[in-house]
Amino acid sequence: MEVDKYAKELEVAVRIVHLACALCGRVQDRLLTMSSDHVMSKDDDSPVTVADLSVQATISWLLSDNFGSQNVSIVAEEDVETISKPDSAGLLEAVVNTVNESLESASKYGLRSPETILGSSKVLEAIRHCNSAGGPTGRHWVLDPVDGTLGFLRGDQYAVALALIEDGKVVLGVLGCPNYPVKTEWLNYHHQRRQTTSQGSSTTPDAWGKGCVLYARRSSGEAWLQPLISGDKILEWPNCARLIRVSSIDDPALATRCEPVERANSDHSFTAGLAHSVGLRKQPLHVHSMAKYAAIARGDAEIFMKFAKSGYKEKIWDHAAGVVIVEEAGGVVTDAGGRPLDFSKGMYLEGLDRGIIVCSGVILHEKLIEAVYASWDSSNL
Ligand SMILES: Nc1ncnc2c1ncn2[C@@H]1O[C@H](COP(=O)(O)OS(=O)(=O)O)[C@@H](OP(=O)(O)O)[C@H]1O
Ligand SMILES: [Mg+2]
Ligand SMILES: [Mg+2]
Ligand SMILES: [Mg+2]
Repeated sequence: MEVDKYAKELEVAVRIVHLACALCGRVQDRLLTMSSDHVMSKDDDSPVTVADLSVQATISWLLSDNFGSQNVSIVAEEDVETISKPDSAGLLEAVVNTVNESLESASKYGLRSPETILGSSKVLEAIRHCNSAGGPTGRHWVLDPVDGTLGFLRGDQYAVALALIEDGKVVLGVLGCPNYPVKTEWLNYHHQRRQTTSQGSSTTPDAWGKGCVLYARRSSGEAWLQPLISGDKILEWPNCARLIRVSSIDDPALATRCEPVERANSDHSFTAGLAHSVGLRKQPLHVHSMAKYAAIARGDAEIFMKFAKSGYKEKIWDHAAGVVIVEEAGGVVTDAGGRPLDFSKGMYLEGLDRGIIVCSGVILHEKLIEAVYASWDSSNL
């Protein structure tokens, strides 16, 4: 790959994700202090908030501003269905205000603000613009505006995930984790809750300390971490970015695994069985969102497994950014059959074999794949 290929795309994407993380931080603060800040249920009963919709609109506007609206294809999670319902006027107003408030601060991130305030039709248009189906050819941005919305609502881990796919391959990924904690074990939702209440301190993001933005470009062999910028600081490029690398631990007895918090999202007993059979000894970290990929890429954990219920189809925006960052940091990501994830088939990871296995290295990965085969054989006897 040419040295400078995707350099502009990466720089713009990183700046955009920093801005989006600040947006989310403000909304989460309000949510935690003012009880309700426009949380709605989508048709599939999953939650959507002012933050999900505002981030999607803001990022859509900024990508179009930087690369030209006709050139920008975006595959993203949210649509305008919920916000267009008759009882959503308050939500729409909040989203329009949040988008404009964030875009006003764009120069702090080296980005441009709109010349005039965006009205509701422009904001809806920006959300709607993210309706690309992706596919095997051309360039497609892939966006999860708030991944781990449940974690976001609980004042816990969530992520802003932006990736670029070209001809079916993820070529760059940026992952903002605004609540990434100071101590690795605080990634564990239950630990965190105990920690904050026993100390009598608040559960607001500031109490956790260490937000970050991770990014990587395919085939560079490098993954980078920037601290989240806060207060009045201006984002200098590349703003004290440091290289990150996966953990070198390959002894299962010393390895830490993470998995989704919700049992509905991954089969905890199946992964516990795999963990036991390869000799993992440590308690798993239950972490909302793609902060799990961040934990592997930074070397804070060695394994992340997700086995969704059969019939559930994994979406590309839940994995694209995390996969390229982990791989460039030295890790391995495949399905349970050992094959790479296929981002070329539209919005779903079509053909995924059972589940997703993310490891810091090949030794742990091979052991887990073997364990999947063994346990699948025995469960199908
Ligand atoms: N049934 C089911 N099975 C598997 N996965 C599902 C399911 N339902 C939803 N999702 C997707 O899971 C995304 C959240 O994943 P997490 O790892 O953060 O889950 S958890 O909150 O820690 O349990 C979540 O992403 P967000 O909607 O962006 O939060 C969903 O895309
Ligand atoms: Mg998601
Ligand atoms: Mg989401
Ligand atoms: Mg969602």
